[in-house]
Amino acid sequence: MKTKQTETFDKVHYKTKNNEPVIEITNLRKSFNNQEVLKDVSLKLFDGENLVVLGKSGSGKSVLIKCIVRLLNPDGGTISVFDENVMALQRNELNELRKKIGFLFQSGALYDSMTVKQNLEFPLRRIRKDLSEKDIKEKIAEVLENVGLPDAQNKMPSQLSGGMRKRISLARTIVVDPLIMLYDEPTTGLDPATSDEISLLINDVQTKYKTSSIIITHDIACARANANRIVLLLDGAIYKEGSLETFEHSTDPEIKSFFR
Ligand SMILES: Nc1ncnc2c1ncn2[C@@H]1O[C@H](COP(=O)(O)OP(=O)(O)OP(=O)(O)O)[C@@H](O)[C@H]1O
Repeated sequence: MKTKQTETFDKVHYKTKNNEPVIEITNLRKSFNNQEVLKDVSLKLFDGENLVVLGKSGSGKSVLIKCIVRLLNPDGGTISVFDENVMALQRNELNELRKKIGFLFQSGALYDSMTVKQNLEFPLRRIRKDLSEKDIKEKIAEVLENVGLPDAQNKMPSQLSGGMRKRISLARTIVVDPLIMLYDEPTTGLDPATSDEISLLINDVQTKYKTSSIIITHDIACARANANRIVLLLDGAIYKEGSLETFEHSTDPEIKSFFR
């Protein structure tokens, strides 16, 4: 039986009106030594949408999402998240903002010495200090149910397959009720069937938890399963933006190279 998702006061408070961006990036620049990775990136993530960022390996997709949460400091441009200027935030303000943003990185590493339950309790106790022990228990049961692994609480990560580990990583990210999800290559390293399962699960989770998401991928099946809108990052800037359909039917060789 599916348990009901508990709304947090944050979710209500930070919800924007339709068609207002929850993330707005303008003229973002980031270089490493003499390598200009992001030259001039502007994009918006709207409330409730799944934005897929396509780009070749090394095009700066990970750098882009790391800049959003200031895991990397941009060289120029502006980034605003929920109308806050990310560049201007003090350390404690940045920490508060990061609590509202879930990251699922490529590695999605779980703590090997902890059970699944302990892996999920860890961020919950750190971020959701408002929850009682009963709430924590319920939340863990709910999120495991929602990623399709209701009986995994007492398992160790070493007892899980790659696909199951990815599901638990997703559960650990979503358990604290983030408002925005940033997925970095969520299906990399998985076999095609498991990739497809994870792609569908992301869509499911997005619908249930009503997050706005940026999904970085070069997995077209993942883009097909999730994209409300796609942008293609090329040569350090957004080269094209459009619907999945527009991309699928494009004759542009740069776009076609992804949709072969
Ligand atoms: N901390 C860093 N220091 C120096 N160079 C970096 C750093 N992070 C990224 N880069 C460089 O920036 C470029 C873009 O890297 P990034 O990881 O964003 O690519 P990507 O598009 O996510 O690629 P992939 O799809 O292979 O993950 C690469 O050339 C990378 O070597």
